[in-house]
This record gives sequence, structure tokens and C-alpha cells, in this order.
Amino acid sequence: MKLEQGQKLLMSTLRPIVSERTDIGLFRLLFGLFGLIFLGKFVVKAIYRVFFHPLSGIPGPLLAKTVEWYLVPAQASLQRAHRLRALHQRYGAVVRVGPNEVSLSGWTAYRDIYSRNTTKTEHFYKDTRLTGHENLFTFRNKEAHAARRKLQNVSYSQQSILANESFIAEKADVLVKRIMKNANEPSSSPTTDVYPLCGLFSLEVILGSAFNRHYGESVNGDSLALLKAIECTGVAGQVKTALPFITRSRGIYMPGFLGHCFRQWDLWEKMTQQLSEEFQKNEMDADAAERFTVTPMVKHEDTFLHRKLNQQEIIEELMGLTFAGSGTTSTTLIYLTYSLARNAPIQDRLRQELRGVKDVTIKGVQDLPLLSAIIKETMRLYPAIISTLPRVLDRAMTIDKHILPAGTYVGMQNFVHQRDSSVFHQPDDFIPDRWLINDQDKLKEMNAALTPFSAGPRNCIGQNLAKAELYLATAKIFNSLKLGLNSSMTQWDMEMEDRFAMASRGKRLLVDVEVLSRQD
Ligand code: HEM
Repeated sequence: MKLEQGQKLLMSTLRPIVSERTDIGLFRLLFGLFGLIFLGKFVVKAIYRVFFHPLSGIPGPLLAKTVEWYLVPAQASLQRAHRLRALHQRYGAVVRVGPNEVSLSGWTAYRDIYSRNTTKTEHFYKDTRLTGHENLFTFRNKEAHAARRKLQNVSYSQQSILANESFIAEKADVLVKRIMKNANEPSSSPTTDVYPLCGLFSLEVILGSAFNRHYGESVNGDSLALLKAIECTGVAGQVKTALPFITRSRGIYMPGFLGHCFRQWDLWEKMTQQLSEEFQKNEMDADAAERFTVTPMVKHEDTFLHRKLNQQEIIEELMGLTFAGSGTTSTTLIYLTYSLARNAPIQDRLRQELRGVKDVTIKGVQDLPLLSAIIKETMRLYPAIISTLPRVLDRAMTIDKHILPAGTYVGMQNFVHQRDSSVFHQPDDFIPDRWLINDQDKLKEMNAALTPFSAGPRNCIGQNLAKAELYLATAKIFNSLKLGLNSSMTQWDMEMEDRFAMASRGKRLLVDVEVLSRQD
């Protein structure tokens, strides 16, 4: 009744204007009024953001200063990191990339941002939960995170990695055999796609170190099914982030490839549950069991929760670790193989260096200068975590004379500062020798600017494991094989996509394989 009266009053007020001066209908007028109000609000907000906002003095594109979605098109085309690099080249080390968001490119800011004074942003990290629970990667609460990290640290200590060394080495041998398999068969071409083989290698290492689960030499086992399920989940996760109404439980009913990806997510969870149950059923000597990732989670209390984790929380952690640890290490190994397959002289020098080593063990190879330089240079040029690690400032911070107030969103990206030409000459080229110089000051600067595993309390918990895998696999591959890039590979195949974690566009790496005898 009140509504009707209101409408009548509005009509009687507007009628003289409408009917006498124009032939615009009432609805068109109202529509116009709302449009004007909306536009007015937008203009006032934009003027505030551009001229009066605390970040107004920070350079950046006008559109980025006014709207939150400035980077969305770059993100949708998987080129966010590339766009940010171009922005830094144009605007300098501190760029405003959103009304309340700043990107930094000077490596000297890295430790300030990631070692203290910041918290992970909610909007990004909440979306990376896999079953709805928190995991080590997603926590925002610092005390909750520290307790979970303490619970898991033991599994990733150098001591645990050395205890697991024999099976990591065994997996690296299996990788070499799988690469050789094609080359050895006279009927088949000596060309191998190492892309899926690197994926299987890093996944099987994680499954071994988490669940003491081992796979044979065949590539067609359960681990391949799991690898495909994890890759598909990545796609489903991105769809869910972009279109939040497509929840995981709704997604499984979608037709076609997308529905398939959501169902694969369920399959991954089920397989993880099975692996965890099998591990927990097996009686094992308590000391021996401690080095497997599941054990401390099952046996010890989380000191923040004051209780042990329940099975669902354990599954979330295990899926999180598998996701964080498999694609990252395999992408690094893929780009390392790609870089050497294109560079026969460096391969030969590496082989010479390796021939001087009696046994390929972690301790035996971790200090080899050229091998270390090759691994570092791969992580510099092709960072497995390519994109912004988004944070929010807990307190105000001054950077390059700019004051960033508490609450500002800040972020840096390995792809940008690890290609900074003021630190790395010819920054877009693969030059392992840049790490083999005697200038200690320069080396110190380059090492400080190399942050593939991040820094501070949220740095990579799995970095000892990742390094062990990279050292052992690289040494074993290039000791036994000479690889050349197959002529069908194109630059497009190896273009880097920014999916937060990096992935190559073509999802293949074809190499021509020559098996070497010990004398070669
Ligand atoms: C070359 C290989 C790897 C690279 C380049 C890498 C890189 C990173 C980076 C940059 C972060 C910080 C992410 C952020 O702040 O949002 C991170 C965190 C993390 N990584 Fe890795 N990672 C690698 C391998 C692994 C492995 C093998 C595992 C485990 C098996 C692992 C597990 C994790 C976890 C659980 C976190 C979250 C840690 C926390 O917040 O406390 N990563 N990694």
C-alpha cells in the first residue's frame, strides 16, 4: 500500500516535467536518473582514488588507479606476470596496479615484504583450499600456521631427506630408464616426450616420502591416474575461482571437460584417502615411520588446536603438499632439460664435471659448481612460482620514499625481479656461467635477488626435497644421456603461462635421445 502511494506521489511530481517538456517515458527517466547517480558515484570515487587516496602519489596506469579489475584480462590470458614486468619497465620499481594494490620490483624490498609486516591475503589463499579445510599453504592466522608448520617441519628436514635419499635416487634412475625406453627400441623413434615423465617423477617422489608408496617402471600405473587427476583439479580450481557459484559439489554435474575436471578432483581426494589409510594400517618401526609426511600428522598434537588432526584435515594437508610439491619441481626439471637440450656445449661441460664424481649422491653432487649454476639459472629464468605472492600490510611501510599504509595489498613476483637487468646482465638469456664468477659482491647481490622458494616464515617447506630431486635427477640424466631438442618443438610450446604456478603452453617437451656409454 505504502509502495503504491509512493509511486503515485513520484508520478505526480514528475508528470508535469515528463509530459510537458519531453516525450521520455517515466521508466526511461528513472533509468537515466539511476545511471547518473551510478556514474556520479563512480566519478567521485575515481577522483578520490586518483587524487586523494593515500596511494595517489604512486605511478601506474590511470585505469589501474580507478578500478579493481585492471589486471583481470592479463590474468585471464595467463600473462599476469608478463604484464606486471612491462608495467615495471614503464613506471619503475613501485607501481600501483589497483586502487589499493601495489606491485614492487626491487629485490631489496623482498625480505621486508615476505619476512615480516605482512599477512597472506584472504581472497587469494582461501580459494586454494582443496577440501574446504585450512592447509599449511592457506593459513592466514600466524599462530595457527606456526603450529602446523612445526608439526610438519621434521618430514622436510635435511635429515629426513637424507634418510629418503635411496628412494629419491631410485626414482631418478627410473626417470632415466623411462626416457631411454623409446630410444632403446629399434622400431620406435629415439624421441621421447619428457614432459609427463618429469611430472611422474616428482609426483612419485612425493607419494614415496608421504606414504612410503612405490611404483614400478611402467608409466601406466596409479601414479599416472593421480597425475591426471591433479592436473584436472587445477583447471577446475581456476573455474571455481573465476565463477564462485560453480562450487565443487555443483561442478561434478556439469557436462563435458569441465564436469570431468570436477569429478577428477573427487577422484584425487579418494585416492589420497586410500593411500593415507593404507599407510596408517601398516605397522612400522616408530623411528623409521617418522620421516614419512603422514606420521607426525597422525601421531602428534597440533599445538594451536591442542589436539591431533582429524582424518579430513590430514587429507587436506596431504593434497596441499602434493599439489605444491609436484608441479613446481617437475616444471623446473622440464625447463632445465629444455635449456640443456638446446645447448650441447653446456651439456658436455656438465658431463665432464659429473664424470669426476664417484657416486651420484646428494652429498657427492650438491657442491658441483656447474650443476649448481645450471639449477640456479633455471630457477631464475623459469621460476616455478611465477606470479605475485599476494600479501596485505600489517603496518605502514616506506618503500622508495612512498608511504604504503597498513591494509595496502602488496606483492612481488619472481618473474620480474629475477629478470632485473640491473642485477642480471642479458636477463632473458640462459647463462649458467653468470653464477661462476669470483666477484663476491656481485654473487651476493645475485643470490639475494634469487628467491624461487620465497623467504621468511611462509617460505617453501619442501625446498630440501625439491633440491634433492633436482640435483639427483639432473646428474643421472646427463651422465647417461645426450639430449637434443626435437625439431618439431616450437617457441610457443615453451612459452610460460602464469597460473600462479608456471606451466608451459604446449605441455610437451620432445627430445632426441642418445644413450651414452661410460666412455662417451
Ligand atoms: C622447485 C620446486 C619448488 C618451488 C620453486 C617452490 C616454491 C614455493 C614458493 C615460492 C612458496 C611460497 C608460496 C606463497 O607464499 O604463496 C612455496 C610454499 C610452499 N611449498 Fe614449495 N616449491 C617447490 C617444491 C615444493 C615441494 C617439493 C613441496 C612439498 C612436498 C612444497 C611444499 C610447499 C608448501 C606446503 C608451501 C607452503 C608453506 C607455508 O606457507 O608454510 N614445495 N613453495
